[in-house]
Amino acid sequence: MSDVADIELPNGKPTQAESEVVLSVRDVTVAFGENVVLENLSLDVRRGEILGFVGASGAGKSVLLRTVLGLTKKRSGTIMLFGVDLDKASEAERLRVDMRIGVLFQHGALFSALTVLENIQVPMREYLDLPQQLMDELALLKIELVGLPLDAARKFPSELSGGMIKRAALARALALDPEIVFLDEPTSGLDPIGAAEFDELVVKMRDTMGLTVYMVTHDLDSLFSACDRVAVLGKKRILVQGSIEDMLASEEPWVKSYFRGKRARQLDLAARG
Ligand SMILES: Nc1ncnc2c1ncn2[C@@H]1O[C@H](COP(=O)(O)OP(=O)(O)OP(=O)(O)O)[C@@H](O)[C@H]1O
Repeated sequence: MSDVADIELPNGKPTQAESEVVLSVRDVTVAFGENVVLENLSLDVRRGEILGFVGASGAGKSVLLRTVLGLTKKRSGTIMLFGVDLDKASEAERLRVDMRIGVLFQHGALFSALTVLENIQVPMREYLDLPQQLMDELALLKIELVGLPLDAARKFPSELSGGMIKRAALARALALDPEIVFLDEPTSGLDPIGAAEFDELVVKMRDTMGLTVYMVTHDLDSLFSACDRVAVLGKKRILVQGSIEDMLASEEPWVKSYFRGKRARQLDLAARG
């Protein structure tokens, strides 16, 4: 499966081995008291790819995401973002890294007392010193970018549908024009049409802006239609990583039952036309 890294692609795209590693996780161990959740886990995310991150419930997907974002402490190992070792980074370096990443937490996590426009401006206020009018213009551009109607700007989260909340949360994650976005189950709670539209939007962002996407998901549709590569978390580490074809060929029991279940077979057939 890791052989994929050395294959020369016929379409002139850089091979995976050549493309830049944006996020590097090396031998990371995270534990809560006696409960070791991740043990010597290693994973790379390369520029411009959409990585789907899956694993059984409780396997530690959120713990890894929170560790990468510096919200949960690791016991050992190294995490590098854009080549910066986060343990050794100065405050100024850490700030520069933070400005290059965007996060969409599960359930959207918008501030309910703020309008969509104000929500999108939260990271701008935190990291930039811009005049209000410019922030308004920038936030409206983000609203347009994620396919929301402009009148959504003045609405509060409670006035939006689930799909609109996800888009607004994505607009906020994109507020600082990040190079990588971390999406935690972005299509959960959406109907299949809304979920497919969201996946299309993410692919469009990658194609037009060169965005790198790290997507925690349980959504097989997303894995089949949007993700370039899949990493499977299990037994406290990355069990398998590779393309959907690699997942379909894997004999690892959890991967086999997940990717070769009835629903997955239907999606595979549909993808093959
Ligand atoms: N702050 C914490 N303190 C103690 N244990 C924790 C903490 N956060 C997570 N855990 C434990 O870490 C393990 C992994 O949890 P995590 O939420 O990362 O799973 P997950 O793979 O994201 O699951 P799901 O798919 O259901 O969201 C669980 O056993 C959980 O109880």
